[in-house]
Amino acid sequence: MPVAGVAMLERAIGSVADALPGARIVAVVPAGHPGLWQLCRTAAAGTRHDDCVTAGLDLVAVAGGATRNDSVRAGLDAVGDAEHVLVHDAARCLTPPAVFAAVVDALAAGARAVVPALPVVDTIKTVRAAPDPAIAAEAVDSTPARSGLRAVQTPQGFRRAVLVAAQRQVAAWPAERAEAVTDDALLMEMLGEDVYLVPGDERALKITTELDLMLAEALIAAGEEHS
Ligand SMILES: C[C@](O)(CO)[C@H](O)COP(=O)(O)O
Repeated sequence: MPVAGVAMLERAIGSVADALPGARIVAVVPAGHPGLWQLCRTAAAGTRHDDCVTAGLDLVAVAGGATRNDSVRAGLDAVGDAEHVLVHDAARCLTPPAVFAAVVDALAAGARAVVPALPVVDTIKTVRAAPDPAIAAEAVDSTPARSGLRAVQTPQGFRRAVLVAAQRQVAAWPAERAEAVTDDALLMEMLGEDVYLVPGDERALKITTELDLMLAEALIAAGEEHS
């Protein structure tokens, strides 16, 4: 998906390279998407756009799997023996360097799991099935206190050995249980690890809807990306 004319994945790779110069980047891409593989080869060789520069990166591309966890495992197999690893969504391609730095700093301070987070502005409800079958709508089950809720983003940082061990366990789980793991931090929580929060950034939005895309392109037009 292009964002203001540059592929989202390429922007994400560029932002990681800017934030973490010299870091090994593993791009996990769908096996049957030759365009993305070519994009990774080009990024590894070095590319230049007006607003997105990469220059000969330590970048490898590996094939993703059927689920998020399968893809994370495929990426982990290619990261080498680094002490720490960051798992990032290409869809958060406008994540500013300060967010990467905050995650890396917390890992360096000894945290084993770190995620960027923002307070939520909406009141959030949990839901249950419709109590009256005549009304075709879910019903509210409960309302967690908003002050205790955070929306988490990526990059999510981990001591590599801990994430590898956790992902090995998930590989043995039934599909339904594994699919409920929508981020790696949740995996850490399930395993009793402390997950530390550092400040996220609204520009690290996960570009998912048409409206997100419009917002991302407006941020780029305003020169707000990667600042
Ligand atoms: C990891 C994440 O970005 C945290 O908010 C989110 O859970 C990713 O969800 P996706 O469904 O894999 O895009």
